[in-house]
Amino acid sequence: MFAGEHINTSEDRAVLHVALRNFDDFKIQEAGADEVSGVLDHIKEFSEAIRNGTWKGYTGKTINTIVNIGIGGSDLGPVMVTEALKSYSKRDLTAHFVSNIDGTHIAEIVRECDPERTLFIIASKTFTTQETITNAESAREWFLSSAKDKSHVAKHFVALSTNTKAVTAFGIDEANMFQFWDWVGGRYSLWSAIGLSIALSIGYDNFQQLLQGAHGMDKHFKETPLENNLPVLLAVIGIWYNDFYGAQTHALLPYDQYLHKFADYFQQGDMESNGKFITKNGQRVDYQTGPIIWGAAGTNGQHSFYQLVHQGTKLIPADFIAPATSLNPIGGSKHHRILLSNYFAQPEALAFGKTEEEVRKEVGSNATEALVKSKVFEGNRPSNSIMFPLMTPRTLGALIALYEHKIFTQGVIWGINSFDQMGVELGKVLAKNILSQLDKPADVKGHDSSTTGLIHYYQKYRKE
Ligand SMILES: O=P(O)(O)OC[C@H]1O[C@H](O)[C@@H](O)[C@@H](O)[C@@H]1O
Repeated sequence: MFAGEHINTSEDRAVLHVALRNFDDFKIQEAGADEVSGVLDHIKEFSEAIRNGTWKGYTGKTINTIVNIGIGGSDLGPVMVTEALKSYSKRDLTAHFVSNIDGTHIAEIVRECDPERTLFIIASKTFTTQETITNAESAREWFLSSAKDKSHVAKHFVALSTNTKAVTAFGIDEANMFQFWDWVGGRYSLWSAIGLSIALSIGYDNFQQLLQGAHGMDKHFKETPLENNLPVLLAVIGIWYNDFYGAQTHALLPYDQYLHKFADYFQQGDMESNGKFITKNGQRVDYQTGPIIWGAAGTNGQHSFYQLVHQGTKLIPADFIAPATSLNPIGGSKHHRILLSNYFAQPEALAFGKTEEEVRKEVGSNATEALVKSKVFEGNRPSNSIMFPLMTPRTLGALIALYEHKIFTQGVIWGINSFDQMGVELGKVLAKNILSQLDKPADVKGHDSSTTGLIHYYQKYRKE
Protein backbone atom coordinates (compact mmCIF):
# COMPACT_ATOMS: atom_id res chain seq x y z
CA MET A 1 0.00 0.00 0.00
CA PHE A 2 2.59 2.55 1.08
CA ALA A 3 4.79 1.76 -1.93
CA GLY A 4 1.97 2.74 -4.27
CA GLU A 5 1.76 -0.71 -5.84
CA HIS A 6 -1.49 -1.45 -7.65
CA ILE A 7 -2.89 -3.62 -4.89
CA ASN A 8 -6.41 -2.97 -6.15
CA THR A 9 -5.71 -5.57 -8.81
CA SER A 10 -9.13 -5.86 -10.45
CA GLU A 11 -9.21 -2.14 -11.20
CA ASP A 12 -5.41 -1.88 -11.60
CA ARG A 13 -5.13 0.98 -9.12
CA ALA A 14 -2.93 2.03 -6.26
CA VAL A 15 -4.65 2.43 -2.88
CA LEU A 16 -3.29 5.58 -1.35
CA HIS A 17 -5.60 7.14 1.19
CA VAL A 18 -2.41 7.29 3.30
CA ALA A 19 -1.07 9.83 0.76
CA LEU A 20 -3.94 12.20 1.63
CA ARG A 21 -2.66 12.64 5.19
CA ASN A 22 1.05 12.23 4.62
CA PHE A 23 2.44 15.76 5.14
CA ASP A 24 5.51 14.91 3.02
CA ASP A 25 6.58 12.16 5.40
CA PHE A 26 6.44 8.90 3.42
CA LYS A 27 7.87 9.12 -0.07
CA ILE A 28 4.99 8.16 -2.34
CA GLN A 29 5.51 8.01 -6.08
CA GLU A 30 2.15 8.16 -7.80
CA ALA A 31 0.66 10.64 -10.22
CA GLY A 32 -1.47 13.07 -8.23
CA ALA A 33 0.21 12.48 -4.87
CA ASP A 34 2.10 15.73 -5.35
CA GLU A 35 -1.21 17.57 -5.90
CA VAL A 36 -2.62 16.72 -2.47
CA SER A 37 -1.27 19.80 -0.71
CA GLY A 38 -2.65 22.08 -3.44
CA VAL A 39 -6.15 20.68 -2.93
CA LEU A 40 -5.77 21.06 0.84
CA ASP A 41 -4.86 24.73 0.26
CA HIS A 42 -8.00 25.11 -1.84
CA ILE A 43 -10.08 23.51 0.94
CA LYS A 44 -8.47 25.84 3.49
CA GLU A 45 -9.05 28.96 1.45
CA PHE A 46 -12.64 28.09 0.57
CA SER A 47 -13.67 26.90 4.02
CA GLU A 48 -12.25 30.04 5.59
CA ALA A 49 -14.10 32.27 3.12
CA ILE A 50 -17.40 30.56 3.91
CA ARG A 51 -16.79 30.54 7.65
CA ASN A 52 -15.64 34.14 7.95
CA GLY A 53 -18.37 35.41 5.67
CA THR A 54 -16.25 36.81 2.83
CA TRP A 55 -17.94 34.32 0.46
CA LYS A 56 -21.40 35.68 -0.22
CA GLY A 57 -24.51 34.20 -1.78
CA TYR A 58 -26.27 35.71 -4.80
CA THR A 59 -28.04 38.40 -2.77
CA GLY A 60 -24.92 39.37 -0.83
CA LYS A 61 -25.77 37.38 2.30
CA THR A 62 -23.37 35.01 4.05
CA ILE A 63 -23.77 31.22 3.91
CA ASN A 64 -25.40 29.71 7.01
CA THR A 65 -26.28 26.21 5.68
CA ILE A 66 -24.33 23.60 3.78
CA VAL A 67 -25.94 20.60 2.09
CA ASN A 68 -23.63 17.75 1.11
CA ILE A 69 -25.22 15.69 -1.66
CA GLY A 70 -23.51 12.32 -2.02
CA ILE A 71 -23.99 8.64 -1.21
CA GLY A 72 -21.90 5.75 0.10
CA GLY A 73 -18.34 6.90 0.60
CA SER A 74 -19.28 10.40 -0.49
CA ASP A 75 -21.74 10.67 2.39
CA LEU A 76 -21.05 8.31 5.29
CA GLY A 77 -17.58 9.62 6.21
CA PRO A 78 -18.58 13.30 6.25
CA VAL A 79 -21.77 12.45 8.19
CA MET A 80 -19.97 10.33 10.76
CA VAL A 81 -17.11 12.79 11.29
CA THR A 82 -19.23 15.96 11.48
CA GLU A 83 -21.39 14.21 14.07
CA ALA A 84 -18.36 12.90 15.97
CA LEU A 85 -16.77 16.36 16.05
CA LYS A 86 -19.92 18.40 16.56
CA SER A 87 -18.44 19.84 19.70
CA TYR A 88 -15.81 21.57 17.50
CA SER A 89 -18.29 22.79 14.91
CA LYS A 90 -19.36 26.28 13.99
CA ARG A 91 -22.81 26.35 15.50
CA ASP A 92 -24.22 28.98 13.16
CA LEU A 93 -23.35 26.92 10.09
CA THR A 94 -25.85 24.09 9.78
CA ALA A 95 -24.71 20.98 7.93
CA HIS A 96 -27.21 18.71 6.17
CA PHE A 97 -26.54 15.53 4.22
CA VAL A 98 -28.72 14.26 1.39
CA SER A 99 -27.98 10.76 0.15
CA ASN A 100 -31.13 8.77 -0.59
CA ILE A 101 -32.71 8.92 -4.04
CA ASP A 102 -36.06 8.90 -2.22
CA GLY A 103 -37.33 12.42 -2.95
CA THR A 104 -38.39 12.69 0.66
CA HIS A 105 -34.76 13.12 1.70
CA ILE A 106 -34.03 16.24 -0.32
CA ALA A 107 -37.58 17.61 -0.02
CA GLU A 108 -37.46 17.56 3.78
CA ILE A 109 -34.00 19.13 3.88
CA VAL A 110 -34.57 22.02 1.47
CA ARG A 111 -37.62 22.91 3.56
CA GLU A 112 -35.11 23.97 6.21
CA CYS A 113 -32.88 25.93 3.80
CA ASP A 114 -32.84 29.51 2.60
CA PRO A 115 -31.71 29.57 -1.07
CA GLU A 116 -29.92 32.87 -0.50
CA ARG A 117 -27.76 31.38 2.26
CA THR A 118 -27.27 27.72 1.27
CA LEU A 119 -24.23 26.09 -0.28
CA PHE A 120 -24.71 22.75 -2.05
CA ILE A 121 -21.70 20.46 -2.14
CA ILE A 122 -22.06 17.79 -4.82
CA ALA A 123 -19.82 14.94 -3.68
CA SER A 124 -19.24 12.09 -6.10
CA LYS A 125 -15.99 10.45 -7.05
CA THR A 126 -17.34 9.35 -10.43
CA PHE A 127 -19.97 12.08 -10.83
CA THR A 128 -22.15 9.48 -12.52
CA THR A 129 -23.93 8.03 -9.47
CA GLN A 130 -27.64 8.13 -10.29
CA GLU A 131 -28.82 9.08 -6.80
CA THR A 132 -26.35 11.92 -6.41
CA ILE A 133 -26.80 13.43 -9.86
CA THR A 134 -30.59 13.27 -9.58
CA ASN A 135 -30.51 14.91 -6.15
CA ALA A 136 -28.06 17.53 -7.42
CA GLU A 137 -30.35 18.35 -10.36
CA SER A 138 -33.33 18.71 -8.02
CA ALA A 139 -31.29 20.94 -5.71
CA ARG A 140 -30.32 23.15 -8.65
CA GLU A 141 -33.95 23.33 -9.77
CA TRP A 142 -35.04 24.28 -6.25
CA PHE A 143 -32.31 26.91 -6.06
CA LEU A 144 -33.10 28.40 -9.47
CA SER A 145 -36.80 28.68 -8.66
CA SER A 146 -35.69 31.48 -6.31
CA ALA A 147 -32.43 32.69 -7.83
CA LYS A 148 -33.73 32.59 -11.46
CA ASP A 149 -30.42 33.44 -13.10
CA LYS A 150 -28.14 30.45 -13.86
CA SER A 151 -25.02 32.54 -13.23
CA HIS A 152 -25.89 32.47 -9.52
CA VAL A 153 -25.22 28.71 -9.42
CA ALA A 154 -21.49 29.51 -9.13
CA LYS A 155 -21.99 31.04 -5.68
CA HIS A 156 -24.05 28.14 -4.35
CA PHE A 157 -22.78 24.90 -5.91
CA VAL A 158 -19.37 23.28 -5.62
CA ALA A 159 -18.28 19.77 -6.63
CA LEU A 160 -15.95 17.19 -5.10
CA SER A 161 -14.94 14.71 -7.77
CA THR A 162 -12.32 13.05 -9.92
CA ASN A 163 -14.39 13.69 -13.07
CA THR A 164 -13.81 17.26 -14.30
CA LYS A 165 -15.69 16.71 -17.54
CA ALA A 166 -18.93 15.61 -15.88
CA VAL A 167 -18.67 18.38 -13.26
CA THR A 168 -18.38 21.14 -15.86
CA ALA A 169 -21.13 19.53 -17.95
CA PHE A 170 -23.38 19.79 -14.89
CA GLY A 171 -22.72 23.55 -14.87
CA ILE A 172 -20.24 23.83 -12.02
CA ASP A 173 -17.22 25.97 -12.75
CA GLU A 174 -13.84 24.19 -12.60
CA ALA A 175 -12.72 26.81 -10.08
CA ASN A 176 -15.42 25.52 -7.75
CA MET A 177 -14.33 21.94 -8.09
CA PHE A 178 -12.18 20.13 -5.54
CA GLN A 179 -10.16 17.34 -7.12
CA PHE A 180 -9.14 13.93 -5.96
CA TRP A 181 -7.69 10.89 -7.69
CA ASP A 182 -8.65 7.36 -8.70
CA TRP A 183 -6.32 5.91 -6.03
CA VAL A 184 -8.72 7.19 -3.36
CA GLY A 185 -11.43 4.59 -2.77
CA GLY A 186 -14.90 6.01 -2.02
CA ARG A 187 -15.03 4.48 1.46
CA TYR A 188 -11.55 5.83 2.19
CA SER A 189 -12.19 9.32 0.86
CA LEU A 190 -13.17 11.45 3.85
CA TRP A 191 -9.53 12.57 4.00
CA SER A 192 -9.72 13.96 0.47
CA ALA A 193 -11.83 16.74 -1.04
CA ILE A 194 -14.81 14.62 0.04
CA GLY A 195 -14.06 15.99 3.52
CA LEU A 196 -14.91 19.56 2.47
CA SER A 197 -18.11 19.55 4.54
CA ILE A 198 -16.01 18.45 7.54
CA ALA A 199 -13.55 21.33 7.03
CA LEU A 200 -16.46 23.75 6.67
CA SER A 201 -18.06 22.49 9.82
CA ILE A 202 -15.07 22.19 12.18
CA GLY A 203 -12.64 24.58 10.46
CA TYR A 204 -9.55 23.78 8.43
CA ASP A 205 -7.17 23.56 11.41
CA ASN A 206 -9.30 20.89 13.01
CA PHE A 207 -9.59 19.07 9.68
CA GLN A 208 -5.81 19.06 9.49
CA GLN A 209 -5.64 17.65 13.02
CA LEU A 210 -7.93 14.83 11.89
CA LEU A 211 -5.53 14.07 9.04
CA GLN A 212 -2.55 14.20 11.38
CA GLY A 213 -4.18 11.77 13.77
CA ALA A 214 -4.69 9.35 10.89
CA HIS A 215 -1.11 9.85 9.75
CA GLY A 216 0.09 8.96 13.25
CA MET A 217 -1.80 5.67 12.99
CA ASP A 218 -0.37 5.10 9.49
CA LYS A 219 3.14 5.43 10.91
CA HIS A 220 2.31 3.11 13.78
CA PHE A 221 0.88 0.56 11.36
CA LYS A 222 3.85 0.77 8.99
CA GLU A 223 6.61 0.74 11.60
CA THR A 224 5.46 -1.26 14.63
CA PRO A 225 6.32 -4.96 14.99
CA LEU A 226 3.30 -7.15 14.41
CA GLU A 227 2.87 -8.22 18.03
CA ASN A 228 2.38 -4.59 19.15
CA ASN A 229 0.68 -3.34 16.03
CA LEU A 230 -2.85 -2.21 16.89
CA PRO A 231 -4.53 -2.66 13.48
CA VAL A 232 -2.84 -6.06 13.12
CA LEU A 233 -3.95 -7.16 16.60
CA LEU A 234 -7.55 -6.11 15.91
CA ALA A 235 -7.37 -7.91 12.56
CA VAL A 236 -6.10 -11.22 13.92
CA ILE A 237 -8.46 -11.22 16.89
CA GLY A 238 -11.29 -10.63 14.43
CA ILE A 239 -10.11 -13.48 12.21
CA TRP A 240 -9.81 -15.76 15.24
CA TYR A 241 -13.50 -15.43 16.10
CA ASN A 242 -14.71 -15.12 12.52
CA ASP A 243 -12.83 -18.07 11.05
CA PHE A 244 -12.24 -20.35 14.00
CA TYR A 245 -15.31 -19.80 16.17
CA GLY A 246 -17.85 -19.19 13.42
CA ALA A 247 -18.84 -15.69 14.54
CA GLN A 248 -20.92 -14.17 11.74
CA THR A 249 -21.02 -10.59 12.95
CA HIS A 250 -18.94 -8.00 14.72
CA ALA A 251 -20.52 -5.24 16.81
CA LEU A 252 -19.11 -1.72 17.13
CA LEU A 253 -20.36 -0.26 20.39
CA PRO A 254 -19.14 3.27 21.08
CA TYR A 255 -19.94 4.61 24.54
CA ASP A 256 -19.92 8.12 23.13
CA GLN A 257 -23.01 9.75 21.67
CA TYR A 258 -20.77 11.68 19.27
CA LEU A 259 -19.87 8.34 17.65
CA HIS A 260 -23.47 7.34 17.02
CA LYS A 261 -22.78 6.98 13.28
CA PHE A 262 -19.57 5.00 13.74
CA ALA A 263 -21.12 1.60 13.06
CA ASP A 264 -23.00 2.94 10.00
CA TYR A 265 -19.73 4.29 8.63
CA PHE A 266 -17.80 1.06 9.10
CA GLN A 267 -20.65 -0.98 7.70
CA GLN A 268 -19.54 0.35 4.34
CA GLY A 269 -15.87 0.54 5.34
CA ASP A 270 -15.70 -3.12 6.31
CA MET A 271 -18.51 -4.87 4.43
CA GLU A 272 -17.85 -3.22 1.05
CA SER A 273 -14.12 -3.92 1.49
CA ASN A 274 -14.17 -7.49 2.72
CA GLY A 275 -17.59 -8.87 1.79
CA LYS A 276 -16.08 -11.00 -0.99
CA PHE A 277 -15.96 -14.71 -1.83
CA ILE A 278 -13.37 -14.53 -4.60
CA THR A 279 -9.64 -14.27 -3.90
CA LYS A 280 -7.32 -11.98 -5.79
CA ASN A 281 -6.38 -15.03 -7.88
CA GLY A 282 -9.98 -15.73 -8.83
CA GLN A 283 -10.58 -18.72 -6.56
CA ARG A 284 -13.69 -19.18 -4.46
CA VAL A 285 -12.68 -19.09 -0.81
CA ASP A 286 -13.47 -22.10 1.37
CA TYR A 287 -13.34 -20.05 4.56
CA GLN A 288 -15.25 -17.09 5.96
CA THR A 289 -14.28 -13.53 4.94
CA GLY A 290 -15.66 -10.19 6.17
CA PRO A 291 -18.11 -10.15 9.06
CA ILE A 292 -21.46 -8.38 9.23
CA ILE A 293 -20.80 -5.07 10.98
CA TRP A 294 -23.48 -3.50 13.13
CA GLY A 295 -23.90 -1.63 16.37
CA ALA A 296 -25.29 1.36 18.20
CA ALA A 297 -24.14 3.89 20.75
CA GLY A 298 -24.07 2.75 24.37
CA THR A 299 -26.14 2.66 26.50
CA ASN A 300 -29.02 2.64 23.99
CA GLY A 301 -27.96 -0.76 22.69
CA GLN A 302 -28.11 -2.21 26.18
CA HIS A 303 -31.83 -1.49 26.35
CA SER A 304 -32.36 -2.93 22.91
CA PHE A 305 -30.28 -5.86 21.65
CA TYR A 306 -27.80 -6.74 24.41
CA GLN A 307 -30.13 -9.47 25.66
CA LEU A 308 -29.10 -11.54 22.65
CA VAL A 309 -25.45 -10.51 22.96
CA HIS A 310 -25.38 -11.85 26.53
CA GLN A 311 -27.71 -14.84 26.41
CA GLY A 312 -28.48 -15.54 22.75
CA THR A 313 -27.25 -18.57 20.84
CA LYS A 314 -24.89 -16.53 18.69
CA LEU A 315 -21.33 -15.52 19.42
CA ILE A 316 -20.97 -11.78 18.88
CA PRO A 317 -17.48 -10.32 19.23
CA ALA A 318 -17.76 -6.63 20.03
CA ASP A 319 -15.58 -3.55 20.31
CA PHE A 320 -16.38 -1.22 23.20
CA ILE A 321 -15.07 2.29 22.52
CA ALA A 322 -15.07 5.24 24.95
CA PRO A 323 -13.40 8.52 25.91
CA ALA A 324 -12.12 8.88 29.49
CA THR A 325 -13.31 12.48 29.61
CA SER A 326 -16.58 13.84 28.29
CA LEU A 327 -16.80 17.01 26.21
CA ASN A 328 -20.09 17.64 28.01
CA PRO A 329 -19.28 17.15 31.70
CA ILE A 330 -22.71 18.18 32.89
CA GLY A 331 -23.63 17.58 36.51
CA GLY A 332 -19.93 17.39 37.41
CA SER A 333 -19.55 14.52 34.88
CA LYS A 334 -22.30 12.56 36.62
CA HIS A 335 -23.61 11.34 33.26
CA HIS A 336 -20.19 10.33 32.09
CA ARG A 337 -19.43 8.30 35.20
CA ILE A 338 -22.68 6.40 34.74
CA LEU A 339 -21.95 5.91 31.04
CA LEU A 340 -18.46 4.62 31.76
CA SER A 341 -19.58 2.34 34.56
CA ASN A 342 -21.68 0.63 31.90
CA TYR A 343 -18.77 0.67 29.45
CA PHE A 344 -16.64 -1.18 32.03
CA ALA A 345 -19.42 -3.50 33.19
CA GLN A 346 -20.56 -4.89 29.85
CA PRO A 347 -17.27 -6.52 28.74
CA GLU A 348 -16.89 -7.89 32.25
CA ALA A 349 -20.38 -9.39 32.18
CA LEU A 350 -19.75 -10.83 28.71
CA ALA A 351 -16.45 -12.39 29.68
CA PHE A 352 -17.26 -13.79 33.09
CA GLY A 353 -21.04 -14.17 33.08
CA LYS A 354 -22.89 -15.54 36.07
CA THR A 355 -22.84 -19.20 37.09
CA GLU A 356 -25.82 -21.29 38.16
CA GLU A 357 -24.36 -21.42 41.64
CA GLU A 358 -24.26 -17.64 41.86
CA VAL A 359 -27.83 -17.42 40.61
CA ARG A 360 -29.04 -19.95 43.23
CA LYS A 361 -27.49 -17.92 46.02
CA GLU A 362 -29.21 -14.82 44.73
CA VAL A 363 -32.73 -16.17 44.11
CA GLY A 364 -33.03 -18.44 47.17
CA SER A 365 -34.37 -21.99 47.39
CA ASN A 366 -37.97 -21.16 46.43
CA ALA A 367 -37.08 -20.24 42.87
CA THR A 368 -38.09 -22.67 40.12
CA GLU A 369 -35.41 -24.47 38.10
CA ALA A 370 -36.57 -22.64 34.99
CA LEU A 371 -36.08 -19.26 36.66
CA VAL A 372 -32.61 -20.22 37.85
CA LYS A 373 -31.58 -21.34 34.36
CA SER A 374 -32.96 -18.19 32.74
CA LYS A 375 -30.71 -16.05 34.90
CA VAL A 376 -27.47 -17.82 34.03
CA PHE A 377 -24.93 -15.95 31.86
CA GLU A 378 -22.52 -18.43 30.28
CA GLY A 379 -19.79 -15.81 29.87
CA ASN A 380 -16.69 -16.44 27.75
CA ARG A 381 -17.99 -13.98 25.16
CA PRO A 382 -15.19 -11.95 23.56
CA SER A 383 -14.76 -8.21 23.32
CA ASN A 384 -12.10 -5.56 22.79
CA SER A 385 -12.11 -2.36 24.82
CA ILE A 386 -10.65 0.75 23.25
CA MET A 387 -10.30 3.85 25.37
CA PHE A 388 -8.85 7.28 24.63
CA PRO A 389 -8.46 10.44 26.73
CA LEU A 390 -10.87 12.78 24.92
CA MET A 391 -12.67 12.94 21.59
CA THR A 392 -10.51 15.32 19.54
CA PRO A 393 -10.08 15.59 15.77
CA ARG A 394 -6.65 13.99 16.13
CA THR A 395 -7.97 11.06 18.17
CA LEU A 396 -10.83 10.48 15.78
CA GLY A 397 -8.40 10.46 12.84
CA ALA A 398 -6.31 7.80 14.56
CA LEU A 399 -9.38 5.75 15.49
CA ILE A 400 -10.72 5.69 11.93
CA ALA A 401 -7.29 4.83 10.50
CA LEU A 402 -7.00 2.03 13.07
CA TYR A 403 -10.10 0.37 11.63
CA GLU A 404 -9.10 1.11 8.02
CA HIS A 405 -5.84 -0.77 8.50
CA LYS A 406 -7.53 -3.55 10.42
CA ILE A 407 -9.79 -4.11 7.41
CA PHE A 408 -6.81 -4.00 5.03
CA THR A 409 -4.84 -6.51 7.13
CA GLN A 410 -7.77 -8.91 7.23
CA GLY A 411 -8.19 -8.60 3.47
CA VAL A 412 -4.53 -9.47 2.98
CA ILE A 413 -4.81 -12.55 5.21
CA TRP A 414 -7.97 -13.69 3.43
CA GLY A 415 -6.29 -13.10 0.05
CA ILE A 416 -9.07 -10.85 -1.23
CA ASN A 417 -9.03 -7.42 -2.87
CA SER A 418 -10.40 -5.06 -0.21
CA PHE A 419 -10.52 -2.13 -2.62
CA ASP A 420 -13.01 -2.90 -5.35
CA GLN A 421 -16.80 -3.17 -5.01
CA MET A 422 -18.09 -5.31 -7.86
CA GLY A 423 -20.98 -6.47 -5.67
CA VAL A 424 -22.80 -3.15 -5.97
CA GLU A 425 -22.99 -3.33 -9.77
CA LEU A 426 -25.63 -5.98 -10.59
CA GLY A 427 -28.47 -4.26 -8.74
CA LYS A 428 -27.63 -0.97 -10.48
CA VAL A 429 -27.81 -2.58 -13.94
CA LEU A 430 -31.11 -4.35 -13.22
CA ALA A 431 -32.65 -1.14 -11.82
CA LYS A 432 -31.67 0.78 -14.94
CA ASN A 433 -33.42 -1.75 -17.14
CA ILE A 434 -36.52 -1.79 -14.90
CA LEU A 435 -36.67 2.02 -14.85
CA SER A 436 -37.12 1.96 -18.63
CA GLN A 437 -40.04 -0.49 -18.29
CA LEU A 438 -42.05 1.26 -15.57
CA ASP A 439 -44.42 3.24 -17.77
CA LYS A 440 -46.61 0.53 -19.31
CA PRO A 441 -47.49 -3.02 -18.17
CA ALA A 442 -46.76 -4.24 -21.71
CA ASP A 443 -43.15 -3.04 -21.38
CA VAL A 444 -42.45 -5.26 -18.36
CA LYS A 445 -40.46 -8.07 -19.96
CA GLY A 446 -37.73 -10.53 -19.14
CA HIS A 447 -38.36 -10.97 -15.42
CA ASP A 448 -39.39 -13.77 -13.13
CA SER A 449 -43.04 -13.94 -12.07
CA SER A 450 -42.53 -12.29 -8.65
CA THR A 451 -40.73 -9.27 -10.09
CA THR A 452 -43.26 -8.93 -12.92
CA GLY A 453 -46.16 -9.21 -10.44
CA LEU A 454 -44.69 -6.55 -8.18
CA ILE A 455 -44.11 -4.08 -11.00
CA HIS A 456 -47.67 -4.68 -12.27
CA TYR A 457 -49.00 -4.01 -8.77
CA TYR A 458 -47.12 -0.70 -8.69
CA GLN A 459 -48.46 0.23 -12.14
CA LYS A 460 -52.01 -0.48 -11.02
CA TYR A 461 -51.89 1.61 -7.85
CA ARG A 462 -49.46 4.45 -8.57
CA LYS A 463 -50.60 8.06 -8.65
CA GLU A 464 -48.17 10.69 -9.91
O1 LIG B 1 -18.70 8.90 -5.03
P1 LIG B 1 -19.51 8.16 -6.03
O2 LIG B 1 -18.74 7.93 -7.30
O3 LIG B 1 -20.81 8.88 -6.29
O4 LIG B 1 -19.84 6.73 -5.46
C1 LIG B 1 -20.69 6.50 -4.36
C2 LIG B 1 -20.69 5.04 -3.98
O5 LIG B 1 -21.12 4.29 -5.12
C3 LIG B 1 -21.13 2.87 -5.02
O6 LIG B 1 -22.11 2.45 -4.14
C4 LIG B 1 -19.81 2.30 -4.56
O7 LIG B 1 -18.90 2.45 -5.59
C5 LIG B 1 -19.33 3.05 -3.31
O8 LIG B 1 -18.04 2.63 -2.97
C6 LIG B 1 -19.33 4.54 -3.53
O9 LIG B 1 -18.91 5.18 -2.35
